[in-house]
Amino acid sequence: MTAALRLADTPEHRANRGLAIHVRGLSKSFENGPSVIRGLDLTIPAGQFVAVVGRSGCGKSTLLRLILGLEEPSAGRIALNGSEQTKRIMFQEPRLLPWARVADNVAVGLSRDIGKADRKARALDVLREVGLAEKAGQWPATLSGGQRQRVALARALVSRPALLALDEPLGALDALTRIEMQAMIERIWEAQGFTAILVTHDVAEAVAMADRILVIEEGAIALDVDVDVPRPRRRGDPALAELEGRILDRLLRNGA
Ligand SMILES: Nc1ncnc2c1ncn2[C@@H]1O[C@H](COP(=O)(O)OP(=O)(O)OP(=O)(O)O)[C@@H](O)[C@H]1O
Repeated sequence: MTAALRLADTPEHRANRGLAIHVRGLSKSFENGPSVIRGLDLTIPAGQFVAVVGRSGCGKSTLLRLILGLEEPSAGRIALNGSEQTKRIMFQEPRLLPWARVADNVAVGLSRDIGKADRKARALDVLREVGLAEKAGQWPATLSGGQRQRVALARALVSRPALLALDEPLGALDALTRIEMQAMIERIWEAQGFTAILVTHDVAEAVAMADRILVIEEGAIALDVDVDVPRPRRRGDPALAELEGRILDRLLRNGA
């Protein structure tokens, strides 16, 4: 394993690697429409794993895109602080290039300044991390849906981002693959120390993976809860189930 992917899971490592995020008075509206994000304040410490849940259309993806700089705020401020500034996002669909082999798809996540041999070595390293080293030379069309999402994860991680945004990345997977990938993402996050923001519709996934859960209602934070359950977490842990129930109650009440 290279130094780049060395396991180093101390809290200091996390604080040094991740981006801290400070959001103040953030608002966003699209072309004379109503505000999608409304005066939102949020601080995320470096290395924290935050899950964002909320009803469809409440503004989760818009918030993520604003934090990544993919959308301009209508008002307010977003500051990202950290020694490294690389940000990456992973979506529900893998969005692979069908004409490029798996390793080349992964290397797309690297800066163009990096030479060919180094690109290949880094792509192989991260493919090993996601358990797909033996597929490096294959075409995306020959992979299963879960394997394609692992390639997408490898592409997001190959540049060693300080912030990883996950926009419902496991939503299209079967239940078992989904649980396996949750564990894989959690393990890599623990090892690498980036800040993670996960948008998900699955409240059980949010409580299983995150340090903290934000419930968004109408573009503002309606609930902000810490998940005080040590890792590794056990599925079916009563404390997780209780928290999941509390969050679901809140979401259902809001829709009534
Ligand atoms: N580029 C855009 N132009 C106009 N309206 C937009 C744009 N992007 C998002 N919106 C609107 O902003 C609102 C919030 O959208 P967003 O995608 O952030 O919601 P979400 O909570 O992520 O929803 P879902 O859970 O269904 O993915 C929606 O009403 C949507 O129609």
